[in-house]
Amino acid sequence: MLRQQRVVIDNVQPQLDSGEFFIKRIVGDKVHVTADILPDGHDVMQAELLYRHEKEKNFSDVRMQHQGNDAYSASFQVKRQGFYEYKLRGWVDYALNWQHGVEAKLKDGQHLKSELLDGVQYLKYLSKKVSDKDKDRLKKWIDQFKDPGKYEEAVKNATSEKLHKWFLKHPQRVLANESKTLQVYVDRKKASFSTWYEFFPRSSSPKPNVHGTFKDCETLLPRIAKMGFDTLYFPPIHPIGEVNRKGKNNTVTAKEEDSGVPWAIGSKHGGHKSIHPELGDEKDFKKLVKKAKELDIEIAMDIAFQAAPDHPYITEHPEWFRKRPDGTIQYAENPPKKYQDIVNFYFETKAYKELWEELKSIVFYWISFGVKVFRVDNPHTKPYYFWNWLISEVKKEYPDALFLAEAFSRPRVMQQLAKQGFSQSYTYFTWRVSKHELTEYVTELTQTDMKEYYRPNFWPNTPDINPYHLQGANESMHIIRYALAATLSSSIGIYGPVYEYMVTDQLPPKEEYLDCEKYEIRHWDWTLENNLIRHITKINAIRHQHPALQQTNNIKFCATQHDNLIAFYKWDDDLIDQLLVVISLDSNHMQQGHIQFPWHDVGPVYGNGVRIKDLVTNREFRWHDEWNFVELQPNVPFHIFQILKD
Ligand SMILES: O=P(O)(O)O[C@H]1O[C@H](CO)[C@@H](O[C@H]2O[C@H](CO)[C@@H](O)[C@H](O)[C@H]2O)[C@H](O)[C@H]1O
Repeated sequence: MLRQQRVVIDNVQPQLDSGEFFIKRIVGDKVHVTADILPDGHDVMQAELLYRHEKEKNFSDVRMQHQGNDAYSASFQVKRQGFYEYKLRGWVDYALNWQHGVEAKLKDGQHLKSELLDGVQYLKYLSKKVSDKDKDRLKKWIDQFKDPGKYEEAVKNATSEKLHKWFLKHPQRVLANESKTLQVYVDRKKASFSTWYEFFPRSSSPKPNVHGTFKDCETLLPRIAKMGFDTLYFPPIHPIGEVNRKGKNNTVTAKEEDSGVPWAIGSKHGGHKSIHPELGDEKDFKKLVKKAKELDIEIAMDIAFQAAPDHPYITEHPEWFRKRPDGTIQYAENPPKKYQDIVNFYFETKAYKELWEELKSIVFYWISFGVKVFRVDNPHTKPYYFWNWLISEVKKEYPDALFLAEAFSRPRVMQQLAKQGFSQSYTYFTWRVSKHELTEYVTELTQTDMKEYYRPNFWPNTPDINPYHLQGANESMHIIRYALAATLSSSIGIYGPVYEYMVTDQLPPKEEYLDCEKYEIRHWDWTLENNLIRHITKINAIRHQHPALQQTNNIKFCATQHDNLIAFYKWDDDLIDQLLVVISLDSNHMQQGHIQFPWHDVGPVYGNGVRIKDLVTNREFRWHDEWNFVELQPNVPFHIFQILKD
């Protein structure tokens, strides 16, 4: 291919897999773009960053700044939800190059007659761009450039700041080269800052042995809001299959009174667009969504694309399921786990278009109830391109819809789902316990290109995972795990009330809960209070007040004297909110030691060191030294220090 351009644009960042996937941001963020941009030889060049929202016709541009060593950078702010495009353009700027040459030769004492004549062409071009008043001025300058008798004035004007500014403002962009066009998807803030609370609506009744209802859930909303949660996630709320229903503790045969697993969706009462009759009806659900919104809580629904053997789809659309040679349908598996009470959809069916459309219509159906947040069950067992299609179809109409991928799978699988469009992802935090494990994992999430597309959501527990370190764990361990999740990641969630009440009985030898609510209705004393709940409430309040905790990527781990203390520095993009978090990883003993204060990152500090305010106790200290002493007791095993520079 013949190319005349003289400027090469290389190493454009951020970008994912050569632009195959989009990066992600939230409204108000800046996209900082860098690249190596270089012409051959020594000529002066210019480069600009071009960007536009998908609904805009024209690109806006911002000039890139040279950072030395042929590296250029510029930023743009994303102000609306949806896709933005961005690309870079570079050119040898002959007008600026001419002016630069004139200045250099003058310094060298050379006479510039022919250079001035050469410059006339650039002034003529400018004349077409400037105001009428400036046109007259330029005409005068052109006459001077041609008149040897006006040499002094001509040279003065040729090197003037005014002309330089005009050249910058009106570039000719001769043989400009352009990079590939890249994309960034912009979500609302909740995509990266959210505090989830999960409970089973059927366990919401204040009375023992009574099935909970949406009306009962309504009465729990003020409690959940008071604790500082903004997203209330319900496991599936649809009719539960009666065929092959599972019993308590995952037994494969249910007793008459067993209520089944909510993820086994569909029965004679309906399927994915119906509500389990004992929870209430559509009107009750709509009311609950509305009441929650009034308290700044969004209801998150579970999207579990699978069917109980008695789901209406099985008889109405047998072509959506794969039959074995003996005519039966294979139940679902996620080896070694067996889900005898559900069957999977057959995504490769010839009738895939109808199937995919129907699944899409389920999401749209619940959006019509005011639900915009979805936790997607087992997305890794359905095709990636299905999710890409579904999420983009939904977001075309509802850019504020958010999807959390419940995939605890292989790292590349989890990453791929995020690349294909999931707004948030579950993580391995649930199993990262030691200082080394936590540091390594968070560093991977925030310092590799994962930071561009993978928005982690840290859960200390889920109904599926009762991690070994929480089994039989004391209150301190629960506080530690919550404090870690809530300060390391801007999106977090707990499966309550199991978590707040520290119910940790395990089903040996697995990481599962005994008498888990997946298989039975439980009764909780929803009025209970304890030290852990107070800490959760306090931590959530601090998260809401501190932008540094509303993002995940600005984090730097600090050295600590020993491994029972983990410390990290967090800041917001404007460096207005700066925090230092210190957490003890020992739930049984007091821990004390020195931690290294991040003086170099905190920025200039004048006068009397820094004022350190403990946001939990409100106590203040003044620190001057590099290494500072902390002491943490098991009952309050963390500090969230605000760094104040007065
Ligand atoms: O396989 P995962 O660990 O990702 O688990 C998720 O999907 C499971 C299947 O939907 C779901 O499992 C629960 O529901 C099943 C269907 O009713 C039932 O057979 C399982 O015993 C039950 O755990 C799991 O909760 C979800 O997180």
